[in-house]
Amino acid sequence: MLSASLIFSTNGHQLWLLLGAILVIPLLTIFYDLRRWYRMPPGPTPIPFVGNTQLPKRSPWIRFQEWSRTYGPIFTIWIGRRPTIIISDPIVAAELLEKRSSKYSSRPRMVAMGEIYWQNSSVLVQPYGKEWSVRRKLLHHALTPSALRLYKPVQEAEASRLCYQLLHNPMSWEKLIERFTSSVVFCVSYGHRIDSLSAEVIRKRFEFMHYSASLNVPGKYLVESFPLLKLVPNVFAPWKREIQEKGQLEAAENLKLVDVVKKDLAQAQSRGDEDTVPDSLCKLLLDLRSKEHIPLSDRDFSFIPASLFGAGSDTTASTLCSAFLAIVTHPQTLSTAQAELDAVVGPDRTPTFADEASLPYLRALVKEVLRWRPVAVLGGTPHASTEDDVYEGYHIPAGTTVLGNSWAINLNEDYYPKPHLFEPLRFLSSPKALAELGLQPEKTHPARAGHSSFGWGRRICPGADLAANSLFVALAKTMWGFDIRPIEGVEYDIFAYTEGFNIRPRKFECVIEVRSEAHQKVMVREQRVAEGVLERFTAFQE
Ligand code: HEM
Repeated sequence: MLSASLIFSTNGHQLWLLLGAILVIPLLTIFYDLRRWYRMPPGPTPIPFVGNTQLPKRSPWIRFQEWSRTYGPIFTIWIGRRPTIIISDPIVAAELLEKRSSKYSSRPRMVAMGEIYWQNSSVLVQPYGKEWSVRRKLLHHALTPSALRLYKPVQEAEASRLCYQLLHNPMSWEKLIERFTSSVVFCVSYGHRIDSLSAEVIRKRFEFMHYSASLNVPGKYLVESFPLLKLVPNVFAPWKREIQEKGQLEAAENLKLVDVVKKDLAQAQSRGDEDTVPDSLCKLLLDLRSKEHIPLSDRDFSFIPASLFGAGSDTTASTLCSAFLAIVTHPQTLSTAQAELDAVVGPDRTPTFADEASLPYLRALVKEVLRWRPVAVLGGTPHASTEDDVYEGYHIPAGTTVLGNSWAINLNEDYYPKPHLFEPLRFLSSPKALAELGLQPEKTHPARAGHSSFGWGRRICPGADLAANSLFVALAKTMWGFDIRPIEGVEYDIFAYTEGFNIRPRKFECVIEVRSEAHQKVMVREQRVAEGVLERFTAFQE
């Protein structure tokens, strides 16, 4: 009897404890979260444990820009219990992501894409720390101003090929631009050009790129909310096995590409003419690796040149597509650019990098397109904070995801009046001239470039100058040689853009017509010169 009542009272005690825990833990969590909501920058009201149900499924950058008008230049949204801060003002972005860069340079955990698929090999998603910094330094090694000079002849030659191809196939302008940017990135990464988008190596790159992007869709994988699920053995987690298998395929291809360059070097060495192997990121890194210890496995090493394609080809191509949309919808810009090109370059040759300093309008046009339609519309890969911080009285805890809404930042009327007007003169004119145009800003954008399209602080795009060079030379040569006009009767929508992390104008057609027979002759002649330059960069086969 005594032992039975003891058991009963022990069980009763445990039952009360259990019931208490079931009620108290959620209550304490709600209390804890309410305190966090109260202390963090304001935002749309979330639901406990669920977060914001008002999050837009399409074009979130536009809704976020609207919310910034209600909640201010820095506001918080909640995905489940995880906070994300969204910045809509360039000065706030510079204040946090640049001046306090040591606290805001990490990446949020991306379990499916970063950890399971890439096994933390890609610089893009790596948390801030030693592993990231080793990779980043190696990237810089091959993207210094002196290294960038080595790539300029290739960029000029590829831009000449782009013009030649536009002569014969103007309707396919978007595909031709994609081939141009793919080839530049492959020449820079591996010293091999791309002659066709059907080349196997390119088809695979696009496959990998689309697959990795598909892994990063919020809500798609439970493992993002419960990272411990990644420890579930593969037999019980077929989703994980699939991601890993696809990741192994990409890793194997990355290693093969490094082998191509090793073979190029070995063959050239045996002939005694190593200089014939074009300078590329991969060649520079292999050379460095032969002289000093690089603390990366072969697999991790192979991801460095490979990361350039995903980060640098589509972004540059999409920006060029936006430039074409801007030219078609703002015809005055083409005539002003052509007047400058005609005066500086003349009719007997196409522009080159040597003309850049004398083409201020063209340079301003490149800046304006980056500002007008930032391809990495939500600032590219998100940042994450690694320490608690306080900004303007608001608490920002360690582990907060931070997005710079480049759409809201670059199109902020305080800095860019009439923000959707494509007007390169913004970057050229005196305050008086800007006032006459009605474009005098209230505030000055803090970045030297005048826009935030390449991101911020320690994570700023390492390929920014390479990309700007590609944009300059491609636009200078095409605008020198062609009239790019709207098709009569067609209405163009400057807001019709694709969805996703990187945006591009939805497909549109336009007239691309050579300016004269004389221009055509020059472009045909320069194509032959370009073929000579690119001969050493043997093409990847279809
Ligand atoms: C118009 C073209 C481009 C745009 C608009 C662009 C934009 C960006 C942005 C916004 C970021 C994120 C920055 C941040 O987190 O604050 C980024 C990162 C990056 N970009 Fe670019 N990019 C372009 C071209 C390129 C090119 C040509 C390359 C390589 C040659 C490149 C390589 C990278 C890499 C490796 C990262 C990751 C850096 C890191 O996480 O440390 N990008 N880019």
